[in-house]
Amino acid sequence: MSDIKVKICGLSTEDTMAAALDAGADMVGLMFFPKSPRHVTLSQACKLADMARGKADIVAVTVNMDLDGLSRIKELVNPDIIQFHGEEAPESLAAAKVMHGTKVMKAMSISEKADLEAAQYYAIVADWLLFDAKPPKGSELPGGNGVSYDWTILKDLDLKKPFMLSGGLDPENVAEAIRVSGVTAVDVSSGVEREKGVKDSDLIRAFLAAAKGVKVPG
Ligand SMILES: O=C(O)c1ccccc1N[C@@H]1O[C@H](COP(=O)(O)O)[C@@H](O)[C@H]1O
Repeated sequence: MSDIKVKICGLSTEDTMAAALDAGADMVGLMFFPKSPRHVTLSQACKLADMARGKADIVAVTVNMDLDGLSRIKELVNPDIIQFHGEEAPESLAAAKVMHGTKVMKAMSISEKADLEAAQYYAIVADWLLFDAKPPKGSELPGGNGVSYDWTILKDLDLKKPFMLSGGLDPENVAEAIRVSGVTAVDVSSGVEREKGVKDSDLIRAFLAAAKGVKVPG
């Protein structure tokens, strides 16, 4: 059995949510950043979360969201994890954890090893860290850009907290990314889309099969 955990992010339809759950996704991401092409309304999110509850962890993806916005998501959608994908400080994560009683995941933008230095401070409060690629210049999105970075810089990283690799992964490159980085968890959005913001069930299944097919040593 594979120990690789997989998050499929930015699901916005019942069909693609069902495909991700049936194919064994460990986490499913719902996007609450209005500028994202994967953005869902609270009412869409409630329906999708109901499908996933108890089958996979529901992750609410937010970007520099205020406490009122986070409270509404907690109250109506009740995610298992809130993902912070902006410039949130460790203190904001700690406050959200206490206030909302959910696990928290902090996404960090990475292009070189030095970008990992702040991870130790986030690891004190975050339940998960997510190492995503730095957005290209001019992009309105802090994530979900389909660009990658040198995966080998994550090799032997020891944070005492679980972490995920994301950025430009797809069914063709995910096994190699896991092998060269040594990570045990991956996250994908654009790489399982047939066009920007439109998830494809076949690509979701192919991604999960490729990632879960990698055997973790030990
Ligand atoms: O996907 C988005 O639109 C998005 C918007 C704002 C913040 C984060 C977003 N997505 C996250 O970025 C990673 C990597 O995406 P990709 O696979 O390179 O397209 C994704 O898994 C989400 O966690």
